Parts: sequence; C-alpha cells; structure tokens
Amino acid sequence: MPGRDAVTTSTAAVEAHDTSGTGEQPRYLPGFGNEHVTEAVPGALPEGRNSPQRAPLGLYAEQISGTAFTQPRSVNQRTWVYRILPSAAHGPFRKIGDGLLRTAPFTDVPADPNRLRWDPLPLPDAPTDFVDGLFTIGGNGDAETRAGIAVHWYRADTSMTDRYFVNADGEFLIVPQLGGLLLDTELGRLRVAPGEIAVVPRGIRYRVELLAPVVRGYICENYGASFTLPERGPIGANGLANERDFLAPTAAFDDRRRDVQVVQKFGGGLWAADYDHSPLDVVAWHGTYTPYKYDLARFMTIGTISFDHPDPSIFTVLTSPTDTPGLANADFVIFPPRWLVGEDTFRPPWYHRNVMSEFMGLVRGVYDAKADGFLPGGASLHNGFTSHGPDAETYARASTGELRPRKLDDTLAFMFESRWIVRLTEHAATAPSLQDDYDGVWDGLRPHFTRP
Ligand SMILES: O=C(O)Cc1cc(O)ccc1O
Ligand SMILES: [Fe+2]
Repeated sequence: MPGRDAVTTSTAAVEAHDTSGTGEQPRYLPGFGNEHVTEAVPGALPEGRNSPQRAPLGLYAEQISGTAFTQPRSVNQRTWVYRILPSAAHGPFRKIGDGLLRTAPFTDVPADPNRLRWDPLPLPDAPTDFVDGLFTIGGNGDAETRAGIAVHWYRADTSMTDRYFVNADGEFLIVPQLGGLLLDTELGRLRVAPGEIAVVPRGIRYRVELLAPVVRGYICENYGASFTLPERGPIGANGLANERDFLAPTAAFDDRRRDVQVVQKFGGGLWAADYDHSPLDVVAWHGTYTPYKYDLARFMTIGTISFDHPDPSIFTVLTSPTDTPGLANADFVIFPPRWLVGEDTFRPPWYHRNVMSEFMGLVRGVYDAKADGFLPGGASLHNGFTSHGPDAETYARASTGELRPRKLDDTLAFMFESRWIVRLTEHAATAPSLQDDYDGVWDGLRPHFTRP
C-alpha cells in the first residue's frame, strides 16, 4: 500500500496465523488487554513519560481514553498515540444520510413476541462500501446512556479508499461471514476472514478494505462496557478463549496529504467531515485501548463428558458486563465444531424460554438445532421468554438416534445474547427476507405422552 510504513520494533510482535487470503500479512501483538508498545519508526515513542515538551520526531502526543480516568485498573483502558497531526485538526462535521443504519432506542415498530428468522441479506446491487452497506436489524437500550446493543448486517463490494469511519456510540464486534476484510485502523491493520472476529473500540478511526469481490457479515454494536473475557470459575486458569490468542495491530501510518472524508456515527446519526490528510497518521502508540482480532478456531470448547446438555454460557467468547455480577449487557457465544458424547442425553439444545434475548447467525455449515431454513448469512431472533428449541425434524432424529460419539464438523453458528428484548427496525420487520413460515418448523411435534 503506497505511503504506509509498517515496520515494528516490538519484540513481542508475531507473524500471526492468517487465513484471510493472499497479500501482505500484518504483524500482530498478542495478549488480551495487554499494555502493548509499538513503533512504526524507531524512536517515535518517548521514553519514560507520555507527554514530553516536544514528542520525538516532531510528532504530537494524544491520549485516547476508553474508560473514565478514575475507573479501576482492572478495567481501565487508554492508549497514547504519537501522530503527525493531532486528531483535532479537522473542519466541521455535517449531517449525512444514515442509509439503513439505526441506533437505540428502537421505537419504530412494536416489540414482537414472535420467533423470527431471516434468509441471508441480499448482496449489494450498486457500489457499496462498508459504511453504506450497514443494515440494522434491531437492538435495545440507549446509545446515549451507553447501555444495550444494536445488531447489524454489513455487506459491501467496494473498499473504502479515501473514506474513514469512526463510531462514538459503541464498539463494533465484527463477524465476517463471506469474504475477508482488512481493517486499516489508527493503531494499525487487522486482516479478518470468516471464522475470525475483530473488535474495533468506540472512537477509533478506520477504513475497511475488502479482501474479496463481495463481503457480508454481522456486527454487534456494543453501547455498554467493552467486551472482555468471561470469568472461568471452576474451569480453572485455562480454556475457552485464551488470552494469548487475541491479536492487536502493530503501528502503521499513512503520511499522505490529500482530501479525505471521515464519517462519524454520533448519537445515532452519521456525520461527515473533510480532512486534508489521512486520520491514520499514528507513527507509534502504547496502551490497552486497541482494536483486536481472534480466530474462533482457537476457542477451547468445553462440553459434557457424562450426560445432559450444559447451558450455552460455556461457549462464551466475550462478554460485555453490567453492574450486576453475571448479568451481561451482551455475550458473544459460539457453537463451533465439537464432539458430542453425552450418554442418555438429548444432545441438541433443550426446549427453552430464557430471560435473555438471543440473536443468532451462521457463518458456515448447519446449526445442530435446525435441520433446514437457518442458512449461512441468515439470522434468527428469539427474544426474552419466547419459546424455542429444536425443530421437529431435529427432535425426531436426536430423540431416537444411536448415541455414539459424534463430531459436529464444518459448522460455526454464533449468538449475540443480551439482557433486554431486541426490538426491530422497520426495514428488518418488513424485509422480504423475513421468513413468514418460521413457526412451521415446530409444526411436526406430536404428543408422545402415554399414561403408565
Ligand atoms: O436457542 C439456541 O439454539 C441457542 C441455545 C443453545 C443451547 O445449547 C442452549 C440454549 C440456547 O438458547
Ligand atoms: Fe435459545
């Protein structure tokens, strides 16, 4: 990429496993929540202090805080960046159209007690970049009070070249389903492919380059506390998503002066400002507030080795906690390839009604609770206390099949689970892809009760 310099002096940087396709492999800094240190030009970081009278190499020092200054060290997040121009060097933002992007509170349509399922979102039929292609399905809470989530699909066939995005409302947890993405951020580059995820914190500027002619995926926009790793409790010190498999970018900067546009999501609306330089001009940084990626194949999956179907909380990759211990603003949960070995056990999910609301997507393969109709790129929403569980065909198979150890292979479903009901946007509620016959999947269930 012309003008982008990506040398790193960090000894901790790894040439990470990367499945996102051909081309340049960014270098990464491993470790969840680490205090990372990275320079694209040696000597760009001041030593032993953050804001010397003049920062090295004529750079400007700037702090980006992700938590209040006074929050405890265990959750405190901030990063010091050393950049060519302070990020304050720009003109006014003006309101632009929001496309199909919406923000909580969601009040367009009444909360719907139905089980809902959508076919995959159609791919773009006109040139569309990552920002243009955002399609909000729904959400809860209120972005301005920093509580709740929104769920979006993205779809794009055009890379952002002189256009950048920044979200002041929440962090984006990006789940690619079709095609890889290069996230070119203020703090460096992340390549993510289907099977991997990336998180871009609130307030970080970036552009999205496509690594395939057309891409699609899901986003959980988290208005609440940043995603973190769940406690392991009696599981112990290892397992589930391991800290060292999370990868932050190494510093990389763009020093080209040219006219570009920065699109900001703020208080629910999109705003644009013209800059005469790239906002990705950070030559070095150190800190804890960073974008990161994670390969879901690294998740150490736990399940029963005796009997019964455990609660899916054992599949939590990341959680956005609330002030109530154990109650998540949002959990990101995966259903990856795994062995099923439970004895005398109905192995798919049980029938259930949960206090939490469950949005599900499918990256690849088939989900073990649904024989048909839940497709890669599609989605389902089972809101709090809606009754759901395996379809009739899955029940018939799982309640009579032989219980040999069985590997669920080539499958990757996920759930964005949230404490509050997810309300739809009007365009999600009226989308042609919303299946009108979803209830029918439970039609074939027959009573088998026999009095002894
Ligand atoms: O509804 C679903 O398919 C998700 C889910 C999976 C599971 O194993 C247990 C409960 C649950 O909500
Ligand atoms: Fe469920």
